[in-house]
Amino acid sequence: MVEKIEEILWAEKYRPRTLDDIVNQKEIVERLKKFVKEKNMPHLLFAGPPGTGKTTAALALVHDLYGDNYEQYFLELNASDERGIDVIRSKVKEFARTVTPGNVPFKVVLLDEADNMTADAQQALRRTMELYTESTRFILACNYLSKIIEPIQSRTALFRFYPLKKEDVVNRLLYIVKNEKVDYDQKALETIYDITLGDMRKSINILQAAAAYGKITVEAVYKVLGLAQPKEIREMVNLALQGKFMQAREKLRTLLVTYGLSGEDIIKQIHRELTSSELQISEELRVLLLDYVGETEFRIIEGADDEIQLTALLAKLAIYGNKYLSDSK
Ligand SMILES: Nc1ncnc2c1ncn2[C@@H]1O[C@H](COP(=O)(O)OP(=O)(O)OP(=O)(O)O)[C@@H](O)[C@H]1O
Repeated sequence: MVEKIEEILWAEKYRPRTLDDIVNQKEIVERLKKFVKEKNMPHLLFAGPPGTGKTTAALALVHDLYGDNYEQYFLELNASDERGIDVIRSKVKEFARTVTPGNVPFKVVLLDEADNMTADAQQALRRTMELYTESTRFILACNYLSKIIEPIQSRTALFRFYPLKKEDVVNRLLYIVKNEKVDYDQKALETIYDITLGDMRKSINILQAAAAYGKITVEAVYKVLGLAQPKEIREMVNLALQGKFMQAREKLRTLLVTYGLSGEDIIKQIHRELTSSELQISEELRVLLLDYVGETEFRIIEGADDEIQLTALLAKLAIYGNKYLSDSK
């Protein structure tokens, strides 16, 4: 039997089905519940970063309004997939003609990524919304509110979605790993939040990919992302700065060979380390080294050999690090 997508992808499998299941976003959930109770609502505008529950909230709302068979009263369109406003208009027209549910006087259209539409297309959309307002309510979802034209903003009730808090994300991940009976380290779940900063979809996707390593550890999380653990990059940089060039080079080889990281990944992380306020070096040395990092990155992108370029950079770190650090003693 072919598995359904919601059985394969945890982000789908664990998508809350009802408003009560939604994690946090309390104010939003309360307002939406009122619409369900009154069986009435205006057009809605959901704005906020990816993976914070906009689509989920729209689906849970229609589920609670119409029950398990909500699908016949619900049309989901993606503004960036569908070819232009004409397709949207004709699909909405067709949908508006279908039967309305007995106990709720309207059906719902969810238009995802509405901020990808041009201003002209949004004007046309606004007319379509007005034309079918008798039988249909629109929920527009977007990442950037500023890209939605004023006439649409003023005709919709705005719901702002914010990134989920660390505690909410970690608890949700915990719930999933327990349910899936996978081994995990608590620190790994926290690391996932530190990387995704409240994007629940991304958090769950990383969790699932890391689980494929048998146990969800910090190391597995970094592997999934194709990133070395910051600690290893930091160690390499510090060894080089102390003039321990051969040891730093050994670390570099481990990152390239064992981790299978690309030169581009490594140079980006070296950049992060050298700009971090945790690294205690003088401004002068920092500026000098970052200049070399820029040059190395450029050469790597242009196709020069990763290992040779990064080794040359470590040599610069060793030469100048040693000089500046001993000068300051
Ligand atoms: N508040 C939440 N509670 C529980 N799970 C959530 C929540 N928000 C998001 N998720 C999880 O993340 C997945 C993605 O969420 P959703 O599709 O709602 O994001 P979105 O805000 O619509 O993102 P995009 O802007 O990328 O479309 C869901 O399938 C669900 O598993």
